[in-house]
Amino acid sequence: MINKLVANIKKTGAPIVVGLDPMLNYIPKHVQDKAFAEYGETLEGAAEAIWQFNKEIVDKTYDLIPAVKPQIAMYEQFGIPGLAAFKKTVDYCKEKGLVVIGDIKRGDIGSTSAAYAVGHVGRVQVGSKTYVPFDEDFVTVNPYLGSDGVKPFVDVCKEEKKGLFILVKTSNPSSGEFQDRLIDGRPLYELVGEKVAEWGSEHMGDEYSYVGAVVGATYPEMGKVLRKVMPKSYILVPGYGAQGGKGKDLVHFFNEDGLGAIINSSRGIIAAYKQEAYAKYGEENFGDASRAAVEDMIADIRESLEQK
Ligand SMILES: O=C(O)c1cc(=O)[nH]c(=O)n1[C@@H]1O[C@H](COP(=O)(O)O)[C@@H](O)[C@H]1O
Repeated sequence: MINKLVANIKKTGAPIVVGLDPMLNYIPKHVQDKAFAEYGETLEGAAEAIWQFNKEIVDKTYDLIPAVKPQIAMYEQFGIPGLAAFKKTVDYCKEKGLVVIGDIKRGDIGSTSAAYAVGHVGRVQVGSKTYVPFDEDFVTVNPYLGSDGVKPFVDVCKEEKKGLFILVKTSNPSSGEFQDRLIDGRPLYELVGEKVAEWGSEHMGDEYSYVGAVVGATYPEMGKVLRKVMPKSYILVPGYGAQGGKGKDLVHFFNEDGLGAIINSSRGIIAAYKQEAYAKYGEENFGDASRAAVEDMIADIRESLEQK
């Protein structure tokens, strides 16, 4: 899957990922009204609204982008119907040729991590039958329980040729509270970055490893250091747009080959129609606003890389 991700990035020339994080209040009224008319103001109605919203955004952007990142929390909040909309979104995006990064941020004791890995990137045995439950291409993993919480994910991904993005330095304001703590004079996130490089060296694709990292766009100086600590790991960089990250902050997340990083924007793309810059499209044409926001994001990153 890392080879497909790299190929898709080369094909589109767009090292970006659209975050499918559908909150109900981003969904235009006409989409909600239609879903509620069919299913009532129920969890099913909400799930239908987020599915229709996602579908329109994917239809309007899939030719420009290599990958999407549905954040499972946004679906889980609507219970079982929400999870069904998550799965429908995963399958639809794959049909469209997109790489799907399931943002699930799991990580637990070994046996529990193994079950998470099987459910999201592996296959499960039921009697004589085998199923691929969620079937994302990559998932995000929280490594802060230690190696035995990560290894089951690596093992399943090796078998299935799927990939991981492991949280190293997160984009949120409090991420330094624990992740920046010094151990023998070195920040914890750097030590985690070294482990990512080690896990990744055991699971290489053609150019890059199947084991990538997450480093927030909001910490560009740390990104510069981590780029060198994990030269063969793709870095998923969230925090562009809504959290304040800009193209010029991101150049050092990339390697000299122009590859090695993929920048996520969720609200900045899916709720573009609510921003002044794209208001001219109107709520009815929210998909066109998202497409314009994707084009602008690609241009911003390209220009920044050219000026590097
Ligand atoms: O793993 C992630 O994707 C992630 C890690 C991180 O450090 N910060 C972060 O914002 N994210 C996710 O990236 C997305 C960011 O959304 P926007 O701020 O709307 O672009 C959300 O789905 C977050 O859960």
